[in-house]
Amino acid sequence: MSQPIDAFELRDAAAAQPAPTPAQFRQALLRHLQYTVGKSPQKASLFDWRIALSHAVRDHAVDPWFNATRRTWDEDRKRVYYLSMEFLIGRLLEDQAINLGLREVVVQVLGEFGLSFAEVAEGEPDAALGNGGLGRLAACYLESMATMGCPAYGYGLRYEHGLFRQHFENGRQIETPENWLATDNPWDFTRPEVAYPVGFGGALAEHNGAWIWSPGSQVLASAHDTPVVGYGGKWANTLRLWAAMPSADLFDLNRFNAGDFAAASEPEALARSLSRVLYPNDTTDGGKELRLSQEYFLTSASVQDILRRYLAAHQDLLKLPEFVAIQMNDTHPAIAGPELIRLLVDEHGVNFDTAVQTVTGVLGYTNHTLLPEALERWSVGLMRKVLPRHLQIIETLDTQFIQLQGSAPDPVRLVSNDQVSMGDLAFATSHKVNGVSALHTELVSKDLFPVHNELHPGRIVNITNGITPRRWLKLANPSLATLITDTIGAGWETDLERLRELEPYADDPAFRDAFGRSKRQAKEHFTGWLAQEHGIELPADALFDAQVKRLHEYKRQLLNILWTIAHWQRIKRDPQAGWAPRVKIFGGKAAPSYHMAKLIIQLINDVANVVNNDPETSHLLRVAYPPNYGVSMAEKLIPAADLSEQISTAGMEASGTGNMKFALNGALTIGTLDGANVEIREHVGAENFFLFGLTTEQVAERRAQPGHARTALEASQTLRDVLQAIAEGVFSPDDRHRYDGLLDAMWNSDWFLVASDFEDYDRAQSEVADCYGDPDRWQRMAILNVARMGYFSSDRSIREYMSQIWNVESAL
Ligand SMILES: [N-]=[N+]=N[C@]1([C@H](N)O)O[C@H](CO)[C@@H](O)[C@H](O)[C@H]1O
Repeated sequence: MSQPIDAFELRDAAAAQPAPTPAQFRQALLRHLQYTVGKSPQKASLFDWRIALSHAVRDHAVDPWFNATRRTWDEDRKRVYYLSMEFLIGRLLEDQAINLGLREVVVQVLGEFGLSFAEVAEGEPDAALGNGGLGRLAACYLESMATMGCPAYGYGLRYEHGLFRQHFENGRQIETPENWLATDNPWDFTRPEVAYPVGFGGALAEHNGAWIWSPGSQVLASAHDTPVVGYGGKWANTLRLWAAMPSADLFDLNRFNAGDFAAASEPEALARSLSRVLYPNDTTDGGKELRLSQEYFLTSASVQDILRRYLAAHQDLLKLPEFVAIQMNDTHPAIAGPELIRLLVDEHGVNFDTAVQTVTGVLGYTNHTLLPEALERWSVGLMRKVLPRHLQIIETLDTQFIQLQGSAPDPVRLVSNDQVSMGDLAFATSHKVNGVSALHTELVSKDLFPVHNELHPGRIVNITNGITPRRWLKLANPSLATLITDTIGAGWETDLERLRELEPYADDPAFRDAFGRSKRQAKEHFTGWLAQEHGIELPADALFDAQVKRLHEYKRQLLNILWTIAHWQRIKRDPQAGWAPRVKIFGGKAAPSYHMAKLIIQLINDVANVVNNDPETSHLLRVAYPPNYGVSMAEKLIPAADLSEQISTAGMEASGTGNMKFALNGALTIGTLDGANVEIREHVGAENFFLFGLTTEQVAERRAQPGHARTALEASQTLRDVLQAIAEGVFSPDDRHRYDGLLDAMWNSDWFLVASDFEDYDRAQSEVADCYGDPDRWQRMAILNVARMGYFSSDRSIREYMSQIWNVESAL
């Protein structure tokens, strides 16, 4: 195999290129339009301009990319490898232009052709290679690692189809395939020379005390690279996505010539299915064989690539932990432990125990959820069928783990009830395990891994999630970003704690006005887009109350829509009571097989249908549910919000990251003491946060009380009136019994304690209304939220990973 990309001679990229003048950039743009896209300015479509512009911007990413790659080699620096089944990237054009300091010159040059950057950039499909928070976190972390000069690779799968597209038919969610690769992807550098065979199934044989695995089938993993440029363009890392290719030409020409076209390409199709589509489950485990095969495909290709790069510069495999840190984004790549042990033992002759020690020194594992249904457990039968050698290794690790527990009567097992627990495996093969918020990490230690924690004190650390301020403020909210820079100067983009300098301005009426104007601008930008894209008209002067996240019962979109019905009923009872106009905005997809989540989506749309067409109330209350929520819609919606709904049942949302994005953009939060809400409230001040609901401990107590749902309902006339209206078919006149199942669950189980928290939520919502009625007070609280969100930068999170888990220095 030829010398891979990162070893060949580089044009002297060390000298950072000065930003191009408008004339130089104009020339580069026209050169790409003509020679890369093959169009003249007169004939060019918006698509042509976008591709040409992307190449002109991309050109400026290559030098810092080459420079970073060479310096890492030359200085033999330790590298971080972030393994994730998901990278929810979104669009890259504007993000890369900002990080390369090119946004202004792009806006000017496009203007010379009568084009706006926004209209050109709007055509880029989202790279929706993720489900929700976990995938977006991975994308924010890659951008922060590059900004921090942390030598790193992201490893993922190049799904042909990302997260499904969502649209509604009669209020019901309909899924259609997402097709981001239908047109040219200018950010993709194809690397055919970087390809690895990945084996599946087959048999094991013992030979001279060593185990030989002969896979039954093999697929080729072929690399596609995307540069990840840090803010300021001083460093760039690589996102390497693997595409599945048939290892040999499996196309059956004879069958084809015999007219059996489908059969002819079947073997090939099977190979390609490994990177065909993203599994659409967020915090639930599908447990399908293809999913396990996808996870192993990602992990094996990445680990082989990591070892190849290491051995190109080092001989001693036992020194791997000094030069390699692998972070497993949840248990999805947890097979990395057994895979690395297999390669060290079977292919490099390292002793088993030494291999385990070495591998543990390399691996870190991040847990993102406590939900039992999300903890991956693969059946022993399936593991034996797909990965027989790995199962052997896991069983040996299981035996060692039992021994470690000494005479414990009921030792924790990696393999039990005929299942392999990927969480326990990941913990046992990692030197550090982290939760994603302070509360979550506490629960991970106490409830999820108590025995592991006792056996390995100090292995569990907390690293609270973060978000990149480049995409989620500088890009998404240019008017607020400009106001901040005009007020405290530049630099906050890479030192977000500097936002604290805004605090005094909370008492400055002129600044409050300017702040209010930037929020108004963001609202008009969002409502303009919403009207044009979805035909939904919203009054920009209303209170924008938003809940946008995946649909899941623990996130309690149901609590939100039940309160909305109560609010509508109140307005109808007393329309002249001086209600503040409010818009309820929902956004989010349900996993296609998640029936109750899809029913809640239908209820929201059914309620919207009635409320929005009610002449008595539609000027005071609107419900909007634009379909297909994702990264690009979030960038428009979040800056426009006044109120951020973070209302999960306490103890169930590991962190949340939307909560951080809203607060950073000046929305006030109504929320429970769950996940990172706890820390947001600590940082912004309890007086600037609308808290309600049971705590994690109280949730456990309430669930233990039989009939708690009925008790809570009998204590709330308001909620009973709401459920009565639903039961009468007010929102589903054509199908009165549509919500019977949902109502029955409310009265008889209510596991997510919607009824128990309803009255307190209602109280908090009236505090919101009172506060919103006093604009100075509201603006003051909003400014203090922005000023105190510095801690939630993903740069801070990455700094903690670098020092507490990866032991890596910045190269900048
Ligand atoms: N899987 N998973 N977990 C999550 C999210 N659903 O993706 O990871 C996110 C990223 O850590 C968390 O913010 C969120 O609370 C948690 O539920």
